[in-house]
Amino acid sequence: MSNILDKIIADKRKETELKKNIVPVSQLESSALFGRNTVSLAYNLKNSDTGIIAEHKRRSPSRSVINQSLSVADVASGYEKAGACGMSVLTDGKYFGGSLEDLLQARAVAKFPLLRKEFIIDEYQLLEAKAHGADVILLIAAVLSRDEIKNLSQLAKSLSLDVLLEVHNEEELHKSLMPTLDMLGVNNRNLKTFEVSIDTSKQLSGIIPDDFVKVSESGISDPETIKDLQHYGYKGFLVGENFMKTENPGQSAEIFIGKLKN
Ligand SMILES: O=P(O)(O)OC[C@@H](O)[C@@H](O)c1c[nH]c2ccccc12
Repeated sequence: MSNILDKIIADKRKETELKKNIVPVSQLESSALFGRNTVSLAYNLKNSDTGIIAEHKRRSPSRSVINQSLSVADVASGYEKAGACGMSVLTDGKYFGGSLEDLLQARAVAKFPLLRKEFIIDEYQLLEAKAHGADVILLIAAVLSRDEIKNLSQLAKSLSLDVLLEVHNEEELHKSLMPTLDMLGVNNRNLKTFEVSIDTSKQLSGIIPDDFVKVSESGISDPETIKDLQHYGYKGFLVGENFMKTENPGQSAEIFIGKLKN
């Protein structure tokens, strides 16, 4: 039976092959941002007491429209001013309403680390990420083999990009551990069923080696949840909808981060 994740990946493979013909690798490599010195999200998280990675997400398959009316540049400036450690920018168009242009616009106004939030299945997408100002890439264990994770993370490191590897269960975690990963993210949302449970982060925390910065992703809407997850060793917290569903995501992030400091 085919689930939503299978559909997204099948579309992504087609899309990536088409894009290779439109924008050749040589063009990506000669872009102004390609040589930019990146900043490390893992470093920021390690040295933060709050650890918020704030996301820009217009819509999603699980919630349809979240917020279509904001400028990504305003959201990026707001998140940076709020004291977020970095920002996640959804670049998938078909399912999340994002684009690489969003990444460029965020980069134009913000200095903090930007994560290209994408379904990465091909090295070409890493070159795209670098050429559009990303500092960090996401790799999703559910859709990649161990060899693919190895090749993609090695290339990312050679481009000075941080790597966030996302898992949802023990099997994905065991298959993925390798030294080219910087951060281990536990997605509380099952991408196949959309069910969300913070317990997923708690259950997997004990088996993530300490060499990796632990990140808890999705379904976080309360500062108390973060204070709880900090006891399980988490240093990073990816928050999207809770900020994006408000009129002023930057201000919402600022209030949220303020509560974490108390
Ligand atoms: O909006 P939320 O529930 O706070 O979740 C943010 C982020 O974790 C989620 O968007 C996400 C986590 N992993 C992904 C992989 C692909 C697309 C999206 C995601």
